[in-house]
Order: sequence, then C-alpha cells, then structure tokens
Amino acid sequence: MIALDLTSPSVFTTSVRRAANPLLRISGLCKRYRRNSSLVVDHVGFELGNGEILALLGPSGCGKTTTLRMIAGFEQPEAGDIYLDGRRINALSPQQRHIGIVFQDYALFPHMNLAQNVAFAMPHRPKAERAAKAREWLDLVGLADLASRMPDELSGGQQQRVALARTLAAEPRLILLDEPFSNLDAALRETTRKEVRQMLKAAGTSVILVTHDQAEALSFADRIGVMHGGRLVQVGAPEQVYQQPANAFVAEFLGHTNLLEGEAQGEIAQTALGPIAITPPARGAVRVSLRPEHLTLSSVSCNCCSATIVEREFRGHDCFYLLEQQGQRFCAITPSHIQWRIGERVHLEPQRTATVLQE
Ligand SMILES: Nc1ncnc2c1ncn2[C@@H]1O[C@H](COP(=O)(O)OP(=O)(O)OP(=O)(O)O)[C@@H](O)[C@H]1O
Repeated sequence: MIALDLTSPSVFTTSVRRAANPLLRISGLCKRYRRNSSLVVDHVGFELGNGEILALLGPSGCGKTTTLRMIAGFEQPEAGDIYLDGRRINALSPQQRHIGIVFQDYALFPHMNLAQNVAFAMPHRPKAERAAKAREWLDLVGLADLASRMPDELSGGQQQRVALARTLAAEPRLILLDEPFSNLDAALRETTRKEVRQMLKAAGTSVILVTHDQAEALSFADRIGVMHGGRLVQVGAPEQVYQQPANAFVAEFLGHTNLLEGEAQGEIAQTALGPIAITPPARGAVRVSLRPEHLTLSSVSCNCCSATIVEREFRGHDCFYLLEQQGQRFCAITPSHIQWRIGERVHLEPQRTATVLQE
C-alpha cells in the first residue's frame, strides 16, 4: 500500500491538461470491434490546444490507430464525445470534419507530379491560383525545385514531405499523423521528423501523432499521451512522462529503468540500493523508478549498495551496464570514457530523486 503525503505537490500527471479553449476535446471515448469482446479503446479523454503537437504513444495493439480513426470519422465510437472547436462532431462524415491525415505509406497519386499532387488538395481554390499555391506549399517543405518530378523519382523522406505539403495545402484545423516516419531508415527518420516538426510549427497546425517509438514521441511532441490496453494511462510533457512516470508500464515503455521495492518514510525510502530520496513523499511500501543515467558507478565506498557488473554494452556516446547483487539486477548508464569491466565490483550511488509509482 502507498500512503501518499498529500501536503506536497503531486508528481502524478495522468490528469488531462485543461486548455482555456482547446481545439479538440475528447471524453469517454470507447470502441470495441466485436460485440461482447473487450474494449480496444477504453474511456479515452484528452484535450489538444491550438498549434499543439500531441503524440499518442504505446505498444502495438493498444488502440492508438483506432482512437485516431474515430477522431477522423472513419470509425464510430461506442460511447464518448469528440468536440472540434467547441462543436460536437461525432455525427459528421470524415469530409465534413476538415481534418487532414498523413498515413505511413504517403498515398501520393503516382500519375501526378508533385505540384499536381499538392494542387489536388485545393479544389476550393480557383484553378489559376492552385499552381502558385502548390509551389508555396512545396517551398515550405523544401521541394519547390522538384515540383515537376513524379513521386517515384523521390526518396521516401521527400515523398513524406510532399504528403505533408498536400495535407497542409487543404489547410485543415487538425492533422493526424499515423506512424508517418516508420517507412524511413533510421538516419532519414530523424532528419525528416525534425524538418516536419519545424514545418508544422511554422504553419501553426495542431497535430496528433500516433507512434510506438518512444524516441520519436519524446523529440517530436509538445505532450505525450501514453496508451496501454486501450487506456490513456498518462498525459504530460515529454520530460514529465520520462522523469515522473505514473506507473511501471510508462517507466519501462519510455526507456530503461530500475524498478525498486522500498519502505518509504516521507522523502526517503529504504531500497535494495540503500536509502534513496523519493518524490512525492510517501509512507509504507512503495515501488519507485530510477533511470539508469541517475545511478553513478564508483570504486569508492559510500553509504550505498555494491554490485557486480554482469553485462556491458558500448553505445558510442555512453555505456550501458547491467549489475547484480544477491539476485537483484540494476542498470546504469555512464559516459563512454568511463570504462568498467565485466566482473568488476562497484558501488552504486543514486544521483537523483526516484519517482514513486502509482501501482
Ligand atoms: N477493423 C478491425 N476489426 C477488428 N479488430 C480490430 C480492427 N482494427 C483493429 N483491431 C484490433 O483492435 C486493437 C487495437 O488496434 P489499433 O490498430 O487501434 O492499435 P494500435 O495501437 O494502433 O496498434 P499498431 O501500432 O500495431 O497499429 C487490436 O487488438 C487490433 O487487433
């Protein structure tokens, strides 16, 4: 049982941010695909501010795409409300919602050049205006010089940028991105998502990104909503969900961590690592999360636990170590210029406050 100290500010951030005038407001969204089966989206609710980028992050099958499809109007929710600009849009068709979508396969028209692909998204504009506008959007994504090329003459990253230009050209209030970078190789993925983020911010568009890649969510989004088993388990800024995970699932999904059982007495808990500072303060049995980069390895004895290095992984800019003490495993990350050998006995010193988990 966890006895939380309610006098101190809570670090638990599963509550949904209340923007003054959110662009999108979702509450109690539920979906099941077959009668009597369990919910694949289970009472999901969140708000999205104007110009904000939110990532829905979670493992395969947790309900991210289904949530996105309900917002887009391709699936009907079993329960719950979707408000866009204060208007309930549950009954509107996808076309009436005026929401842009970019899928992972780009879906460019193969028989049209880039300018024509982008111009196609502007049927509301006079024909004479479309070509100039298409060029402006291609310019924004850095591809104006390639306007007369066909899609199959482009790299994956360039095709992705055209798909984005085409979606932006329709000037939607909201853009939904469903794993848009997953077809790109690692290096291209990183540069493309950085460029795409800059373009979206320049255009001031509100965005929901669906991804199972934690690095992508952390670097791309203003806020992250972590989904697990159809539920939204935590919503917060990237730093918040990483440093102050609400539960063990979030802690482990966002990176390596040390999950430690302990006995809390206010701001300190006794754990296998010795006494460590915790937040928020608690009393009784607790489970805490301490990131590996917050654990220092030292040859100097301290008032802390010692352990044996059992695995070492050189990762370029840092080294990842697995350590063992009396059957308990710990992980630590050190700068790569500090070298420890497998079999060496070291002292483990926590450098930061560990986060008390909710469950
Ligand atoms: N059309 C469908 N009919 C029946 N079940 C479906 C359908 N679409 C999705 N599901 C199921 O609903 C659950 C949620 O699927 P969804 O695609 O929303 O998850 P996801 O988090 O987006 O996964 P992924 O990252 O693999 O795309 C899964 O168990 C999936 O098998």
